[in-house]
Amino acid sequence: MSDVLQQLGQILEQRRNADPESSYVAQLHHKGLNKILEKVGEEATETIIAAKDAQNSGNCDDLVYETADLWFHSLVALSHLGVQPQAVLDELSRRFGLSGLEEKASRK
Ligand SMILES: N=c1c2ncn([C@@H]3O[C@H](COP(=O)(O)OP(=O)(O)OP(=O)(O)O)[C@@H](O)[C@H]3O)c2ncn1[C@@H]1O[C@H](COP(=O)(O)O)[C@@H](O)[C@H]1O
Repeated sequence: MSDVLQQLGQILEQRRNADPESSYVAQLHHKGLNKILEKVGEEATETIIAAKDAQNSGNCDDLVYETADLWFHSLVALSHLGVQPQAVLDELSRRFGLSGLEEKASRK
């Protein structure tokens, strides 16, 4: 699973210097952090709506699709700030074995 995130992270890095005419990710980097964060917010809202719809309909297809959009735009935001997906995976790994309460106590 993390191979996918690592590969996508590499593509997003390459797109930082790509032509915005030919790449959606390069367009986002070119427009800047505020535009990227606007997309993260939009996709978070669409994910919430899809989750509520899935609860009612029992069909989770749209939820999976919107969550992929949310993860993707979150990764673009990280990349824009020079953070690799591995840093998030490392943080999740650090939390293995901690209870939720222990994790909360470990926060800065
Ligand atoms: N995983 C994705 C991915 N997921 C979603 N999207 C794009 O994210 C956008 C989702 O935004 P919306 O649903 O709001 O659709 P929209 O109306 O087109 O968006 P806006 O014009 O409002 O910004 C769509 O344009 C999708 O195509 C993605 N675009 C790219 N990737 C990956 O990034 C790689 C590099 O992409 P390019 O930079 O375009 O080559 C691709 O090969 C993929 O692996």
